[in-house]
Amino acid sequence: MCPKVPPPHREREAVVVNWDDTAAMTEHAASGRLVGGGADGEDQAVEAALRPKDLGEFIGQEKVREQLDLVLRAARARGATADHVLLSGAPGLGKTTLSMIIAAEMGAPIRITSGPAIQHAGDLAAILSSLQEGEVLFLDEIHRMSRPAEEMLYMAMEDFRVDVIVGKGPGATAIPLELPPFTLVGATTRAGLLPPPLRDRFGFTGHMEFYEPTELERVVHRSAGLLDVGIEARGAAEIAGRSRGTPRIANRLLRRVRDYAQVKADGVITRDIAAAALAVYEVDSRGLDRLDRAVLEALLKLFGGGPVGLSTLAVAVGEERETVEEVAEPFLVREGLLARTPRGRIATPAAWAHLGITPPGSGSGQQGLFGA
Ligand SMILES: Nc1ncnc2c1ncn2[C@@H]1O[C@H](COP(=O)(O)OP(=O)(O)OP(=O)(O)O)[C@@H](O)[C@H]1O
Repeated sequence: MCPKVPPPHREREAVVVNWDDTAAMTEHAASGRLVGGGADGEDQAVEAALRPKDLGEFIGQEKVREQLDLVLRAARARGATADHVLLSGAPGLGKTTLSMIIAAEMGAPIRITSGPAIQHAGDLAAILSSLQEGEVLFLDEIHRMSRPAEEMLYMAMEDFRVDVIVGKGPGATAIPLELPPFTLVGATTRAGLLPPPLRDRFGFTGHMEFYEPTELERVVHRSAGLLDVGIEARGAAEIAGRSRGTPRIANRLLRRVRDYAQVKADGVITRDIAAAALAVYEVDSRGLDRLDRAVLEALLKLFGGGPVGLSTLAVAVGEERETVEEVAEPFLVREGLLARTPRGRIATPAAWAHLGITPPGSGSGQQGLFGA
């Protein structure tokens, strides 16, 4: 369950305003899954301890890191407020972490809110008018802000000014309000949904890519060190390989493997312990979980590999159409296991191989899923 209060780390490290938990829960409907993208209550508490605190500690994303480093150094050298920054990328890749790092590198306080929490222009005006000079405003899910608030943000970003409308109808008056210079850090999982006038007002846009397994191994080693958990290199590799390119998932799997190692072994995470623990949690060798595999199995066993319509596939696995489309499919497509075609969903040869099922009319089967 998601907590009803703002995440504890956000309270400690940053001022959280208008945090909308309902919206956060909707966006992260998959957060109950061990391999889901969103952060659940336990994640939020532990993430505070595991968050890299400066650019030097931040693993991977070399290009974004290098570019951001230049932007921040130059602003510091000029004694100016950093340009507005837009960060795009899937959940759990480090957008919130980077926004906190930006504030830390600029020696500025940070205020955190999210697009769905800003439904009226007045909500935004209240936040903007209380910012201190140089403060970082982190606006998560910026693509979900209301249109009137978005339009107010244009002027605030460009001219550090907003027009507060007082009254209604013909008698309404616009009162201009000067704002101190601030840095907006917008985060979005869907950069394509941002209207161009908003996108264009960011001085720097960084796209966060999924992480390479070797980078995730470094994340796992670093987190294990902070959590005081013993881990062997091959144990870290095993966890990293099942983490779907996402540090948040790597940290979550690490915690579950740590539990297993404590209860079933001497506490040290080896490759075999990691594989055995993740088999218990039904996270297979490529990071697929029960839902992902159910979708693939239905596609292969019931529909001969497709093509089959999304609705039919969803009924076959007993899930909502949206769940299959938004929760399971993106990763299956990214892994090259499933293709979306105009005629329906199709399993790729890699899907047959991964599930160890022999395609009709070919030779013998393949290996199991959880094996080392
Ligand atoms: N580059 C990194 N190096 C080390 N740890 C990282 C890195 N990026 C993210 N993490 C870890 O993953 C966790 C999730 O990151 P974060 O909350 O910043 O992701 P996010 O992109 O903001 O996700 P969301 O879109 O769901 O808000 C962090 O607490 C941090 O511990």
